Amino acid sequence: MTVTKGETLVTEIRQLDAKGSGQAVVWRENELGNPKKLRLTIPQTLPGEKVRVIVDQPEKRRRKALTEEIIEAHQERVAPQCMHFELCGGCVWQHWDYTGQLKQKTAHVKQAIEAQGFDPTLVQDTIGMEDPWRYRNKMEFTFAKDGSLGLHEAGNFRKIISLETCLIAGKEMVEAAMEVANWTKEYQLKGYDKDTHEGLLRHLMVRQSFANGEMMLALFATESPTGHLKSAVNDLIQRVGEKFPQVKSLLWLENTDWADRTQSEKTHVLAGRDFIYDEMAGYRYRLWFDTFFQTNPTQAQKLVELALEMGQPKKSEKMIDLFCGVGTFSLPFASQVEKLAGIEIVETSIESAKRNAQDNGISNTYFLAKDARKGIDEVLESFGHPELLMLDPPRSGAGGKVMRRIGRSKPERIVYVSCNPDTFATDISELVPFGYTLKMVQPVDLFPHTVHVECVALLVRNEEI
Ligand SMILES: C[S@@+](CC[C@H](N)C(=O)[O-])C[C@H]1O[C@@H](n2cnc3c(N)ncnc32)[C@H](O)[C@@H]1O
Repeated sequence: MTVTKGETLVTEIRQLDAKGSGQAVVWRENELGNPKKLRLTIPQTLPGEKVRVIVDQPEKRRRKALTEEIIEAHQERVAPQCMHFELCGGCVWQHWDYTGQLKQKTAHVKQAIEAQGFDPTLVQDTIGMEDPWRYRNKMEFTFAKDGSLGLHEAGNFRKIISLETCLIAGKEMVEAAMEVANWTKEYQLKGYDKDTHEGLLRHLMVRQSFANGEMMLALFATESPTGHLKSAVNDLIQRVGEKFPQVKSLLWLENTDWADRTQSEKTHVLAGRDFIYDEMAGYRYRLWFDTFFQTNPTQAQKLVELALEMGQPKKSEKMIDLFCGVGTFSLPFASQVEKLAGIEIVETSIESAKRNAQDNGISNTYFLAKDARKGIDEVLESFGHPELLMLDPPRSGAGGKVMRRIGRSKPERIVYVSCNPDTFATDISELVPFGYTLKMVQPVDLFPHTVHVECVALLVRNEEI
């Protein structure tokens, strides 16, 4: 009736699931003796591959099996470069040649929009990276109970793989993280236990500007860096200062909350400032530890350029930037329109967006800390109908209510930047009854070796409606 743990099977990978794992089908008889289809999820495999697998987790909804042998390999299979690939949940597609990954991303976007009735030929080939390694400017590492520092094991949030390298993070960022890991070991500091809620160190966040080199190291801990921790902390400050002069912000963030998030109840600046400077598309930004900023700056710059090219902003026009964050798109657009209103739910991001506009000498922006839905209504009242609107929602998409408000606000052109082709396709289908036509979709790879793909799309309103 079902598969059993430890059972060995030979099967063929039919397709990939949304998390990038291979899917295969095995047939078993049910109680009535009729054949029943069972789906197996097999990570680190590729479509068409013939594999011998061992069933690992038959009880899971996505019954999991592990590969014992690749009997017939996909022609685009390559040897993964990172030593942590087998266990780490970070890069699920390192075993796939980069051009193969890009083709798959384009196919995913095409399927998503076709499923909503749009023409898939509007989707261009995915723009990849020249060098798809060391692209991330921000990493969050986790401390294990014994104090070692690393990354979560795939599918197991309680297991930490001790960090020796990470090939998608900036090199200096990994070196700085290793220094903190050595320091923790020397002082025998304990990591936080998620079950007993005991222990000191929880996470290490490292972010670095690839434009100017400035780095932030932020330690999340359950106690303040005083008392019995004072001498260890002083030593950390000294070593970081000597070995990593590019660290312009060394932070100790108290977090006693049970939720496993990088949040802070109290911030202690151990050295430098509480933010770093970064740059994007010629504009300067201040980034605090909790500021959202694009994590692949090389490709994000291309997103900004594409959005400008598709949006064709004009000096006589009003524009709304919905889900504007700290203003990554708002500032480049603002300098080309009459005025721009940015809407974003996180207040600190809006504070930052205002300051970023000021720092960059931009005075025609109006930033509003509001939920997108309410924000549009408020902006329309004070600002009137925009000629141009851009939106860059989170992975969950903007949702029907926001999209219909956008439709009713009648911008001539809409530029949609998306990090999820499926929610993007559903969202834009809401614009069709308002007379919008999809003109072009350009996928951009911001996350090589993962399943994620970003898109920039243009929709134009038909004149006669
Ligand atoms: C993908 S980020 C884009 C940010 C910005 N465009 C950028 O590139 O830096 C999505 C943003 O939407 C914001 N957000 C999430 N839900 C929201 C909501 N309901 N209303 C307004 N903003 C929201 C998040 O805080 C986040 O800053």
